[in-house]
Amino acid sequence: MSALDINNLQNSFNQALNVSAGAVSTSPTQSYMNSVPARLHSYSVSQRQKALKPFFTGDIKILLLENVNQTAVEIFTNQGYQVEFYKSSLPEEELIEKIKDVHAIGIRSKTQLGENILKHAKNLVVVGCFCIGTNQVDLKYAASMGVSVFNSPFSNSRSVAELVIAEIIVLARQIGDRSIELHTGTWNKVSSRCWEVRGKTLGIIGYGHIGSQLSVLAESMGMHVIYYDIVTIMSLGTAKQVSTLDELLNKADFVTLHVPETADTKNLLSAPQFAAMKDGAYVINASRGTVIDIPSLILAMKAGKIGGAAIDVFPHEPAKNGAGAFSDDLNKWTSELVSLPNVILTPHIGGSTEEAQSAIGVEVASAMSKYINEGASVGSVNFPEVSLRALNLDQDNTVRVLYIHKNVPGVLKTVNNILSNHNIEKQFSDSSGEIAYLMADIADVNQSDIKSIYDELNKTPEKISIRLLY
Ligand SMILES: NC(=O)c1ccc[n+]([C@@H]2O[C@H](COP(=O)([O-])OP(=O)(O)OC[C@H]3O[C@@H](n4cnc5c(N)ncnc54)[C@H](O)[C@@H]3O)[C@@H](O)[C@H]2O)c1
Ligand SMILES: O=C(O)[C@H](O)COP(=O)(O)O
Repeated sequence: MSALDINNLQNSFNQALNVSAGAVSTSPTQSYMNSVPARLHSYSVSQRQKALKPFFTGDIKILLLENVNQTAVEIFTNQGYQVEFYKSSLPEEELIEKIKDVHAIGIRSKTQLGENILKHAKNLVVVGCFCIGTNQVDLKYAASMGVSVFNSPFSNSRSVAELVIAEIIVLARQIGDRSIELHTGTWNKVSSRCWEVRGKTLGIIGYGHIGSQLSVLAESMGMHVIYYDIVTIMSLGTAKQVSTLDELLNKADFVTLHVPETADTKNLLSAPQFAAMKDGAYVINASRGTVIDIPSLILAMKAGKIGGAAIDVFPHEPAKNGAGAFSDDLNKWTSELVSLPNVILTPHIGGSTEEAQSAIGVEVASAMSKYINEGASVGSVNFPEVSLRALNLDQDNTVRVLYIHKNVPGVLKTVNNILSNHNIEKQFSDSSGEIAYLMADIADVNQSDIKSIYDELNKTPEKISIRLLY
């Protein structure tokens, strides 16, 4: 068995471990450490590290924030890594202290990893976003440090699409208001401005994983679907792509947003867009809080232009669960928004289902482990995608070189000169923007060679980070 084969490693450690989802306590933080480190060991050196230091998988420290799913905790502990687990995100100061030391960090949508935080990371190799969105991480800066970022591109798409389907019906029938009224003892049986969704038009902005899935579900309820996207995308079912946002706004009874947070999507729906919508149209946002200008939405609702809204994401979201968290301190317009009729507010739960979270935990933790153990960057969102088949450590004196460098001419020639005294068994190199990544397996390498290969590679001015796995 290759000691770098994650599945095999997991199998062997499963027997040695006694970690299960049920082992997690409700205390705010929990540390997990497998007492049996994996055979894998490496030199890991980057510009940011002061010293060359060998480590075993038992030395790898992983910080998990925001209640990342227990499937991920199990995968990491099975690898022998040390896992520190928090249910919420951390205040900035605390995050800076924690990130200084760790090799990997797992977050969800709340934790902001900008340059101000990342620059303190001395040993960081990989970031895992246990969600779809990666806007919370400065991807370019992370790449410039040699830090690869992974996410889960579609494991929660279905959960979001189902939430939106529910919200379409809840808005059309004013179910939220009727429920609140009856909770407080008021019987208010009305049919005025309550509608079936059959035959109505759903306008989807952003026809990616979520938007297209939603399209199929909406059509199965008899809705007509139109969509607007910046790229031309083949429609599913009988949905029709429209060529301008205005056309969608003019035609749709329900407008729902499924775009990423980018400079172009900031306030994508603001006063002019609400004015362009049909009278009484409904607005749904389960994408990112910056995509709708909420004060303009409030004005449009007060004017009777918009018939209802469902909002799952907010420009400023609280760091943890608890009463009073959704306050005017975070978002100045909160009290106005909550006092409007037919407004559904949910605490960013679009992707929060057991199915989605468990699948995301497995997907992202597996990608991170593969990157730590083998250097495989397939699926990375900020890195060239490089992979070689698992390194066979049963074969004596084979070393895997992971060399991340600036994408400038002449580097491969220099590196291959350094490696040229050894048999290069396999090699793969790719680049993406300013970053390039070379992976090579070299044979016939003894212990002293490892040190000298490292020293030579470390002298190359283009290097960003180096790891040698053996
Ligand atoms: N509420 C939640 O819990 C939750 C869960 C998952 C995802 N999300 C958010 O939903 C977003 C969409 O997810 P997805 O998986 O469908 O992403 P995706 O990348 O598959 O699709 C996004 C689509 O938006 C399009 N797009 C980008 N900019 C646009 C613009 N200016 N105008 C129109 N279209 C534009 C893209 O071309 C793409 O087709 C994510 O980026 C994330 O922020 C929220
Ligand atoms: O980007 C995502 O996948 C969603 O916004 C969900 O984020 P969460 O994992 O923080 O709920």
